[in-house]
Amino acid sequence: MQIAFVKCHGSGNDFPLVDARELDLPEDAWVRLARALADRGGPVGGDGLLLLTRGDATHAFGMRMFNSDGSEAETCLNGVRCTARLGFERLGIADARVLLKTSDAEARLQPELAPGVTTIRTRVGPVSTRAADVGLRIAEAEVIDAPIAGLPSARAFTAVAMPNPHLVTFVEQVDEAELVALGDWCEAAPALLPARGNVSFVEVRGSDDAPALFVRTYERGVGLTNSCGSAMAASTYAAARTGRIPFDRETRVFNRGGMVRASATEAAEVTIAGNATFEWEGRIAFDPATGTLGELEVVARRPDEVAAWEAMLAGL
Ligand SMILES: N[C@@H](CCC[C@H](N)C(=O)O)C(=O)O
Repeated sequence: MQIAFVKCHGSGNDFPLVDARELDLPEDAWVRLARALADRGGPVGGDGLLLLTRGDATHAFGMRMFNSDGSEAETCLNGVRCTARLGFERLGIADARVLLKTSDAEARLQPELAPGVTTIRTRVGPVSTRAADVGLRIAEAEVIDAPIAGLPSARAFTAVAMPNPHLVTFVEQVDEAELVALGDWCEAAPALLPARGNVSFVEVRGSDDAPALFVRTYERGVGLTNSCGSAMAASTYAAARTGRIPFDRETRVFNRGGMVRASATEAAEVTIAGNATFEWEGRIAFDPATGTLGELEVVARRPDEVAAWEAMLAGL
């Protein structure tokens, strides 16, 4: 079969995005497609696979997201922006509730962050800090700015379910080697965290008047990425919940891939506005039984969008 897709990114978190509303494949075939298309050594590559899926009575469309290891995540907030953009374009709308695996998100087209940068705002929540929702097997009901017994780190963490699982710690300066070691430990599905987790080290930057965060994330099922939207949202909520930034204050959240604007409410809702950049469109033969890919055909390139994003990055 032929798979048509858009190669897109949100804050440098990049994905092949497939309009799967009319594609019915067995579950294991989606896993094979994610592994094949997101393989960095293959013809496409990405941090995972996004599917635009059918909606229901209250959702115009939905999204499924598979990590590059083939595991399916509950959400992907950089991915929701890209998927919502495709849904908006296909349906001729500018806002929607997006159905996710176990939750949903509001998405709306926004004024551009920078000239030529398509921008989508998403709102999710209430997010949960119940340790059980984060998948932590501990006696405490929640972890807010506290060490986690059994984790090989003495740092203080805040555990947040977006609803995908996030462990956030605030640091003076991100130590990537330390982050990777801890992320790898979580990837082994330890008894403490059997469903694994996304781990973020966060620097508080900016000023009281203009708060800013820098987030570096080791993603479950992927490894270090340029950016993770649900991690930026979890970090924003954790920073507000622990008094590092005010609630309801728009905060610039930087990462290796770019920047989004985010805020969190006391009622645990988180809003993120960021880019949804379409870089090129392609088509590739895929054998659902074996996961084998054929030759890649690039059908359209979007140099203007790529340039607009690069200009925005240069101005940060
Ligand atoms: N990059 C994503 C999150 C993708 C899923 C994550 N790795 C998980 O398994 O929970 C984002 O932008 O939120």
